[in-house]
Amino acid sequence: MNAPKPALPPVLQLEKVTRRRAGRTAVRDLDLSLQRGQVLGLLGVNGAGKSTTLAMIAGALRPDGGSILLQGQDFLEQPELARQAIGWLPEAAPLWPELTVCEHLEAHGRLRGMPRADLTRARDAILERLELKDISRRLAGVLSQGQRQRLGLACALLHRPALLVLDEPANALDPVQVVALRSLLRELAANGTAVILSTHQLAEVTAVCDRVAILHEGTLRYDAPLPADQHAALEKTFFDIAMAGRAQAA
Ligand SMILES: Nc1ncnc2c1ncn2[C@@H]1O[C@H](COP(=O)(O)OP(=O)(O)OP(=O)(O)O)[C@@H](O)[C@H]1O
Repeated sequence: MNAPKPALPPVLQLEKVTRRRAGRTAVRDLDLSLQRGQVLGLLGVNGAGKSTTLAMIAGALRPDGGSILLQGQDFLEQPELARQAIGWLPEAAPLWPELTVCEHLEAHGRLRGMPRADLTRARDAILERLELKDISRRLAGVLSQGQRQRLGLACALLHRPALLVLDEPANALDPVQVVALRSLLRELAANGTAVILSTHQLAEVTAVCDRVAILHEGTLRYDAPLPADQHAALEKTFFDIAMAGRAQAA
């Protein structure tokens, strides 16, 4: 009889993660884990701690306490692992205005040490997939908001990361691109990529996520699978948490 395969560690595991910002606790004792192929929607009112959480997961902010494991390893001590395994699109895509669309992808691929042939293949595929081919020679400084967002996403995806971290990815996208993004995320998840995305659009979460977490005042208040057709239930859960906080503050 074959021995059972050892279970893979979660792609991402946060334990008791805490971070203070400007003298206040922005994220407190956060426990969260994400498996291959899961798409987790992170919700919360303004200032709830979503961007702070995503920046810590992406390695851009260090937690003050707790641990973050990436594929079972402490990635804070291994920046190379984070570079290979994570793709991050922050709230405003960080672009160099004087580089073209194509040059951005080249620069990202080289930073990640992608072999030349692999980089060329991946660059051409992502230009095609994100409908950036026709503007590949355009400078980033003259792109529209939606085009900037798509280029940021292309840079995050180029090296086929195991974990994709997206902060409000549908911002500035037109309805056609929003639908295309949903289908891209479902396709990535079906191929094993784990995705965590923050958004204010409950419809985005119900359309694309199979799990939802709600942060409120830096604390995780809800974390559960999201069965299909649960928009109304999610809306109620979200407003119960958001308004309970307001009632206490009043
Ligand atoms: N650059 C910063 N310097 C200092 N404090 C910050 C900074 N960015 C965020 N904060 C604080 O950290 C807390 C959490 O903010 P964060 O941006 O993580 O929330 P969010 O849920 O992403 O909000 P939003 O939905 O408005 O983007 C807030 O109290 C905010 O004021």
